[in-house]
Amino acid sequence: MDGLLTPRESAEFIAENSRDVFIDCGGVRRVAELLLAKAAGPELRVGAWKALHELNPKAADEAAVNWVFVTDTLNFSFWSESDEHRCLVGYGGKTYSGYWSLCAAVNRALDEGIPITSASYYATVTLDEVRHILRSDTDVPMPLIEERHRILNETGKILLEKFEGSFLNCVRKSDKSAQKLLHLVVESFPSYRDVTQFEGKRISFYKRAQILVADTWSVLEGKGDGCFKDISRITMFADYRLPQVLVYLGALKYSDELLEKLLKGEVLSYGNRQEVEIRGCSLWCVELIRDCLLELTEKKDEKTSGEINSILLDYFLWDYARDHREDMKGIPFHRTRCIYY
Ligand SMILES: Nc1nc2c(c(CN[C@H]3C=C[C@H](O)[C@@H]3O)cn2[C@@H]2O[C@H](COP(=O)(O)O)[C@@H](O)[C@H]2O)c(=O)[nH]1
Repeated sequence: MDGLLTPRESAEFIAENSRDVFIDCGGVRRVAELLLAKAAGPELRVGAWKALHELNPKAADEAAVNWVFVTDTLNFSFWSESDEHRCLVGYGGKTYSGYWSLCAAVNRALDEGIPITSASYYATVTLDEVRHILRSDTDVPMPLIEERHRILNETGKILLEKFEGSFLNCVRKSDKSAQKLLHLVVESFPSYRDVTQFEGKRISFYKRAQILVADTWSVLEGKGDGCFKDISRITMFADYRLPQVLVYLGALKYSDELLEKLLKGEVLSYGNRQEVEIRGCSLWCVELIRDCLLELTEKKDEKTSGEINSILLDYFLWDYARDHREDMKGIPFHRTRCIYY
C-alpha cells in the first residue's frame, strides 16, 4: 500500500508528535537494566514460548502451526468491564482468563474431538458452535463472539482457497522472510489489517500479524520453515497490556488528562488520537529499550542466550505484566473494543 508507514516508522512518527503520551529515558534505561539481568536466563530465548507456557503446543509440526494460526486469528480484546466479572475457562485442573482463556478453549475443543484448528471446519462453523467452543465457566462470555465467528468463517475460507487449508503453506511462500510473511498475511486476511491514520499519515501497527509471525517462529523453534533471516525486524505487538506495564515500570508516562480518562475507564475508539499515541509510543519505547539493552550487553560483555530481539522483550514484558497483575492494579490499561488487539 502506497504511503503506508511500517509499524516501526509509524511508531517513531507518533512518538515525535505525541501530546498525551511520553517516553521516559530514565525509565527506558531502568527497564533495559532489569532485562540485562535476565539476558542469559530461560525467559529471553525462543524456547521460552514452549517451556514457560503449558497451553502452547510442544510439537513443531503442521498441526502446531495451524494451532498458532487459529489462535492468533482470535487473539484480541479479552478485557472485561470489571476484573472480578470476566470470562474464565477451566482446563486441565486450572482456570484461565484473558488471552489464556482462548488457548484453554481451543485445547478443550480439540480434546472434545472438535477440529477447531482445521480450516475446513472453521470456514463453515456456526455461531452456536463458536459459542459452545469459546464458552465461559462464568456468566460472562468471551467478548466479541459474533466477530470471532465472522472472522473464523472469513479466514477459514481464504486459507482453503489460497493456501490449501494450511497456514504452513502460507509460511512456505514467504522465502523464510518474516517481513514477506507479515505482508502476505495482511494482504490475504482482512482481519489482520491493523492500519489507521495519525496527523494525516497512514500508519500501521499490524499487531496480530506481527504476533502471528512471532508465534510461528516460536512454535517452529526458529528452525526449518521457521528460520526467518530477518526475524529481528518484527517489532513489539501494540496491545493493551504492554502500555500498562511500561507505565508501571516508569518507561512511559501519560498526561494528567489522559490518565484521568483511563482511570475512569473511559473507552477509546480504535484510531482515536490518544489510543494511537498509546500504541505508537509503547512500540517506540520497546525499540529504545532494545537498543539500550544491546548497548549494555556489549559494554558489560554480558553473555546472552542468542540474539535479543523485540519479540523476546515483548514476550517477557507481557508475561511480567501477567505475573504482576496485583501490583499493577493502580495503573489503568486503555479500553478499546476492536478485532485488532
Ligand atoms: N504485546 C503482547 N500482547 C499479547 C501477547 C499475548 C500472548 N502471547 C503470549 C503467549 C505465548 C507467548 O509466550 C506470549 O507470552 C496476547 N497479547 C495481547 O494481550 C491482550 C490480552 O491480555 P490479557 O487480557 O492480560 O490476557 C490482548 O490484546 C492480546 O492480543 C504477547 O505476547 N504480547
